[in-house]
Amino acid sequence: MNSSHLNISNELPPPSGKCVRDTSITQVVFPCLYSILFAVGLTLNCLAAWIFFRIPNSTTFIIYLKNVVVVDLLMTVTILIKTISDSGLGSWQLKAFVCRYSAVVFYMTMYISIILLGLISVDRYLKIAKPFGRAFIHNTTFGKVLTVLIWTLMFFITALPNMILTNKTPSASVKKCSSLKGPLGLKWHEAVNYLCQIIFWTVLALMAICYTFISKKVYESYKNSRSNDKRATRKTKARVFIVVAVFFICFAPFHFTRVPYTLSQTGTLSDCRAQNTLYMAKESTMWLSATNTCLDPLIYIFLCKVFRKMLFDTLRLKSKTVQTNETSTNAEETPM
Ligand SMILES: Nc1ncnc2c1ncn2[C@@H]1O[C@H](COP(=O)(O)OP(=O)(O)O)[C@@H](O)[C@H]1O
Repeated sequence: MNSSHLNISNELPPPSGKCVRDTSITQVVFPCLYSILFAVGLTLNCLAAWIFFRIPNSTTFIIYLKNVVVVDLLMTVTILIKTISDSGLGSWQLKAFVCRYSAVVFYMTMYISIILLGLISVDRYLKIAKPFGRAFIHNTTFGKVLTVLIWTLMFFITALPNMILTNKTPSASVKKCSSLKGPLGLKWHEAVNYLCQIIFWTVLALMAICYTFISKKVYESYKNSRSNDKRATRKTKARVFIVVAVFFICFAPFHFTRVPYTLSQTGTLSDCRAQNTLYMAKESTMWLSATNTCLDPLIYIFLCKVFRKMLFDTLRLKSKTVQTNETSTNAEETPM
């Protein structure tokens, strides 16, 4: 791609020999797609937050789901900022703000989401296998400590250093976040991306183990109940795999493109056309990751009985308002 064709905005000419980022598509298509995500995500997550606010923290499962709602709301805010910045409606200072803070928070929330989906899978496994009895699931202190630890570690390892090390003075032509980083900033950015790859693949492996076991259980119960209640069993089976489906749709494509893209940012890959192709691939798969804010509510509806009940009550599918004392522990979750 000829770099002169790529300099489509009102920017200063690029330094010779540098690859100019092609934003002709990302500037138009993605802001539209992100706007839809923002509107849907904000509505769904505000409703989910309002419902979860009234559900007590009686199991680790509920604690994980509440964390997912907070993470999704935070991601939704960063989506709005990215939309304004990418569309060119904001100033170049906004692009610098995105590079320094908002994009970093987006990634942090994405990986907290990934870890939480892993924890939810393990939680479902423990609920079915009961290797430590039922008490483990109700050990809410464990759930709270674990989630605080995850937020703290992710903030101090991935987010804060990337914010601090995006320390070059931005110019009006800032298009690439990597151009705002010095050598140490780029190294940290690269290291964080490898760490995040490890997080993704570890959670994937964990989910594979958990759902292999869950599948076996579901198949056994399906065989046992073949003559009685086929439809109910099939429905339960479908519910279990909603977590896997959300995880794959949202996060798998991004992680296939992220490593080569990071290499292109750190200068290992110098071909300009390849760099722009990878940028497009990264932006497209990143949008898929952001759809997580809209797909997570499906997990609440499919797997959390008390949430489902309160939602339907709220939507007036039932005339009676749910009483707070109905949120007793034995009604909190669907079996799987
Ligand atoms: N996994 C991550 N965790 C935290 N911050 C990240 C992660 N990946 C990238 N970042 C930071 O987010 C900002 C935007 O990164 P990136 O999307 O790679 O840049 P660009 O918008 O130029 O393609 C940068 O400051 C970068 O260091």
